[in-house]
Amino acid sequence: MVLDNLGSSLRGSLDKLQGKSRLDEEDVEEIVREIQRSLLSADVDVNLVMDLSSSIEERALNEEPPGGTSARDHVLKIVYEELVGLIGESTEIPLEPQTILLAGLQGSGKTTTAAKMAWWFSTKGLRAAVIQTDTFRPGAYDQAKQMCERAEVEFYGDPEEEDPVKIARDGLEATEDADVHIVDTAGRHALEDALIDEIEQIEGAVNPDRSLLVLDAAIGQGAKDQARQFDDSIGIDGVVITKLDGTAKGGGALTAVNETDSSIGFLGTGETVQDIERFEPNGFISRLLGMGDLKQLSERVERAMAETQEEDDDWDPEDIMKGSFTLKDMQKQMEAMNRMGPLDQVLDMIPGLGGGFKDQLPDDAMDVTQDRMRSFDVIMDSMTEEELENPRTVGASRVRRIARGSGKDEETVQELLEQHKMMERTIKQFQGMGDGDMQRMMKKLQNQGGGGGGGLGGMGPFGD
Ligand SMILES: Nc1nc2c(ncn2[C@@H]2O[C@H](COP(=O)(O)OP(=O)(O)OP(=O)(O)O)[C@@H](O)[C@H]2O)c(=O)[nH]1
Repeated sequence: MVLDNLGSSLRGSLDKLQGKSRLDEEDVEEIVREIQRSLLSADVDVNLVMDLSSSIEERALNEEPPGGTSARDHVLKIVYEELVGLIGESTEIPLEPQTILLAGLQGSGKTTTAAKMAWWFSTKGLRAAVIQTDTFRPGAYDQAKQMCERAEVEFYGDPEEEDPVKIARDGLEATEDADVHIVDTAGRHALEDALIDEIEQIEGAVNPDRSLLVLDAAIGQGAKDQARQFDDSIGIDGVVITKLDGTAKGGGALTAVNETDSSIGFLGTGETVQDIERFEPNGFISRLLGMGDLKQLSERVERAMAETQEEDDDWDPEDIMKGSFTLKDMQKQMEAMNRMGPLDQVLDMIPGLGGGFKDQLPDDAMDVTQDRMRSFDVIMDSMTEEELENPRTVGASRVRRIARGSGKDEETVQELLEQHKMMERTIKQFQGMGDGDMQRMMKKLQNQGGGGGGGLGGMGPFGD
């Protein structure tokens, strides 16, 4: 995740302020040093780092904390506001017919992003089409076509045609019934004149409503020049940061945002078409600082639950809140958890537990938990329908049989049963909340603050 180091090192320094009501110069210096160190190691431009840290320092020393605010909360608020200020608002992407041009170097993720964005617009009820003008990279046409098929969006390309400008024009015509046109362009290793010429001509031909620069999160200082040149030639309205699932950096992308005086539109968090998030500065920074991101979390939960339910008409997550919680429910909930994406990303979004909690886990804790979920799944597959519906009837001899049948040991089967009991207890606390509204459940979790087990127990099968 972008600036992950900033999140964890900052939380370390902030935790040292616990219990203090006033900040002294030394505290502020330490925090500012941490911020500088993390931002520089995440490849944020040095001038930007200096500007940011001096305004944090100045505000922390001179602003009077509102009555009753602890020193820690006061600094956290200032850092939060300054970071939100640096990153700015999210790029405006209205939900209306429009043409969007994607620019960027080779391999930055343009083609993938085009299909992801088209999918995103289609989930908002707009008909989206991708126009592939990359005649430079062999394979770009097939890749884009396949991804658009997966995203179930319209696609236009012409592998026989060599002139990208003609493809762009023909593509707009061929997909004129679509509401949103996303024009993918070719990339090159470096910013050659030919690339700039080509993209300027395409820009002239399609007259986009906005042009977005697609940047790999791992890009370093090179982002600055790239952003400058693309901005000079076609005008950059926003940045898409891709491959956030694979890097702890991302500072180069922030530098590009600053350089083009633009903002971030979308984040790419994986290789499949659904791995795209609309950028929301407040939630993003909150997540970074370990304050959680409720909105993203509840959106993910809702999507995952809906997908799991789509596959099995008989299962309705709302029933859990009304009646009994069976092993079958637990299995479905685990399926939904898997759909929510990597566990560490999900943890980052849970307020109070977020990053701070994650930092305390051993490095391999996530793997262990994922492995455990997989084992539980295999075990549940070898249980009978009756056992799944009434786990309390499973005694020692059945445990032995299930262990043999699933190839797992008896201890793991016992663990699964214990886990189920614990989740059942947690779910009981939420029952009677009415319609099982996720938001309210989340609020309850939030109020439990960094209280580990109980909250996670409610979220999924990995609570202890
Ligand atoms: N893990 C991960 N991989 C990504 C993401 N976005 C793109 N990729 C991968 O990055 C590689 C390059 O992506 P493309 O979409 O082909 O990049 P491009 O900018 O169109 O490349 P050119 O056509 O050569 O200019 C592919 O293997 C993608 O699967 C992301 O958010 N996460």
